[in-house]
Amino acid sequence: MVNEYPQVMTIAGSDSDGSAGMQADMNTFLARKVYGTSILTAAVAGNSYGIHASHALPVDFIKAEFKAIADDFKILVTKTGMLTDTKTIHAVIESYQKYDFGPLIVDPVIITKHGAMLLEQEAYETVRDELIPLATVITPNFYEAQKLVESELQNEDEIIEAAKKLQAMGAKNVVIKGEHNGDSEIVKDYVLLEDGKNFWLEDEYIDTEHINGTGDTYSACIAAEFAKGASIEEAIKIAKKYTHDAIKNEIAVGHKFGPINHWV
Ligand SMILES: Nc1ncnc2c1ncn2[C@@H]1O[C@H](COP(=O)(O)OP(=O)(O)O)[C@@H](O)[C@H]1O
Ligand SMILES: Cc1ncc(COP(=O)(O)OP(=O)(O)O)c(N)n1
Repeated sequence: MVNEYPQVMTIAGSDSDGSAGMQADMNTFLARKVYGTSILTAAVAGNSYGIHASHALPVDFIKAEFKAIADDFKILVTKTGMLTDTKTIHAVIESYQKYDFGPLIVDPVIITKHGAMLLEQEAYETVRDELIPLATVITPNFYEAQKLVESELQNEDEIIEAAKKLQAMGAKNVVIKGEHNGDSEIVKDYVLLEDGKNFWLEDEYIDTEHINGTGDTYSACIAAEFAKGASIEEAIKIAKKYTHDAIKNEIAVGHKFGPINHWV
């Protein structure tokens, strides 16, 4: 018997400690039982103490990766992660539109939760004007949502307004991931769907330093579940639970800010 798995793709950077970026995406794809392909955009030298160096790949090489996958695979859903700068985003958009890689889940990676910048500031506008309009789902964290809508989000009404603005920019479905700084026992993500349905996804705050790669995992899980046939709403709910369980069932890796548990 030949087993078949839905084929998905991540367009992301490699994080050398395995906790985030492409490694978190691929771990999630494996765990959620889809076959993951990968377009590498950059490589970062990271460990549980932080990111120490970063190197963007040449755009011609990125385009060659796209062609290699397009020539051989039937990709059902694609997700983006670290895209570094405007020329990388342009190469990604050009190749994504040239071939058929399915709906796009955009994780607009700007900064890690420990403060390392993964997107040049000049590229925010490119993300807003050129990438967001292609997004079936966009999944900014609290900080990224503020950067993209260019205003501080101080209460729930402002988060709801920000989600509407992101939808007006062209994203069909929006997930704004909530703050988790320990000030509240609940972490709340806000979801605004294409048809206007909206809700808060709540879970308990988990007090741990092992939360590297949570955003990558969340968006990769949405891509995987959507590829397997879930609706966007179901895929988001499954991704929230999977990410939460992976944070809760901590593993002992690294000396500082460790990875989450993709085996969960
Ligand atoms: N300490 C925590 N306790 C509970 N949920 C968390 C915690 N940290 C992150 N999450 C959840 O993980 C998911 C990813 O969010 P986040 O960590 O903000 O993304 P990013 O990695 O893009 O910054 C969200 O659903 C968020 O609510
Ligand atoms: C190569 C690379 N890409 C993305 C990240 C950040 O991952 P994300 O899950 O969005 O954020 P953290 O939870 O890791 O802060 C990364 N570190 N490396």
